[in-house]
Amino acid sequence: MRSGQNLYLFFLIITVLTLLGVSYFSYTSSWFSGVWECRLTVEEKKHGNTDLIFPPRIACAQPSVSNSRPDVSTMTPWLAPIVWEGTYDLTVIDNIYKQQNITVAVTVFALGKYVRFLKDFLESAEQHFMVGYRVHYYLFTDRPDEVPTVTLGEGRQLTVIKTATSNRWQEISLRRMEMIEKLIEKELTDEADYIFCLDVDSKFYAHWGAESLGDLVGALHAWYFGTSREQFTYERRPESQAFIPLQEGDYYYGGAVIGGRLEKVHKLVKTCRMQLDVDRANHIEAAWQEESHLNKYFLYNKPSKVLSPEYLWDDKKGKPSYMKVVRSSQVLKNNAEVRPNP
Ligand SMILES: CC(=O)N[C@H]1[C@@H](OP(=O)(O)OP(=O)(O)OC[C@H]2O[C@@H](n3ccc(=O)[nH]c3=O)[C@H](O)[C@@H]2O)O[C@H](CO)[C@H](O)[C@@H]1O
Ligand SMILES: [Mn+2]
Repeated sequence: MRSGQNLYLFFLIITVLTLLGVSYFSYTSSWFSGVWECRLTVEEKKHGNTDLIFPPRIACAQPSVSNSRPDVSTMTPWLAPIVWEGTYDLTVIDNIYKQQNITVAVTVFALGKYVRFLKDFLESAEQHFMVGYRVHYYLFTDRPDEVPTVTLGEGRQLTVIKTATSNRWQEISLRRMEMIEKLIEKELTDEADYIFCLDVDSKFYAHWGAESLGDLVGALHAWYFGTSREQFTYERRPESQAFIPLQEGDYYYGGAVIGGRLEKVHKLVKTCRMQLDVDRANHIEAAWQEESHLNKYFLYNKPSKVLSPEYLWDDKKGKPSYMKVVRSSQVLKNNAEVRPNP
């Protein structure tokens, strides 16, 4: 009886000491935390691995130690790259991003007469946009019967989403924010890693690839590149949530290109949608609708990558020497003819 009690006590002490030892070890040991990190990495993979892993023994040029584009700024004051032709090595970029096995969602709206832009948009995107990557177009339209049949490359697909239209183009344009917000919440969380929200009245002319990917991506508007901030067409009335005072502002970003990782773009579109709601309740519409709210957002939530006007060009501006390549440009359109209202 007595020796049984002693044995019980002995095992109890051993168990308590073992438990204490294990918890101390797991708390301090680098080996243990290493195992923990490995688990996290595996978990991370489900949501897309963002490590910039580069495969061994790939031949590529040695990076230059001088600025390859002295004619333009290639970095924002918060050290986000501004992507210009000549600033990146596509071999390096593709070797990194191809490994990540990513899917890029693209939202495009074609309501009313804007369905006429779809054919060129899709056909040129198939030739130039994220070629070699999985791309899933989400096309919002009120005229599903008029969506052209375009042959898509391997790993690329298109989903048509029937959408109610509006009799005001401003409303169509700004409502994109809430539709993208809902799309990300309802459909994209496990489907895509990155998203680009693009204007349909644009056409691709040259390579637009993985160099454009980043956490939060904006594009410099062709018409305001190089102009002073007082001239930017930001919303200037303090009554609007999109208000930016004259002495503030980095760049003027175009509403036609918004990109980034899903969660970052979700935060952007949700914030802009809420600000648009407040403006609506106060009976005020910002000068350039959601583009004004986007500019306000980017001023206080800086993009991690900025696309040069190569990605958002307008042929009416000609071709200045800094434009080594036009990747995407706005289609010439007769606003009075295509829009439902002046
Ligand atoms: C180059 C650029 O940065 N353009 C922006 C600019 O004018 P834009 O003149 O480019 O605006 P827009 O007429 O192209 O409208 C924006 C987008 O809304 C859609 N849409 C519009 C009207 C319509 O009847 N049907 C239809 O589907 C379509 O996807 C179009 O691409 O300002 C707008 C807000 O005022 C948007 O921020 C645009 O992105
Ligand atoms: Mn447009």
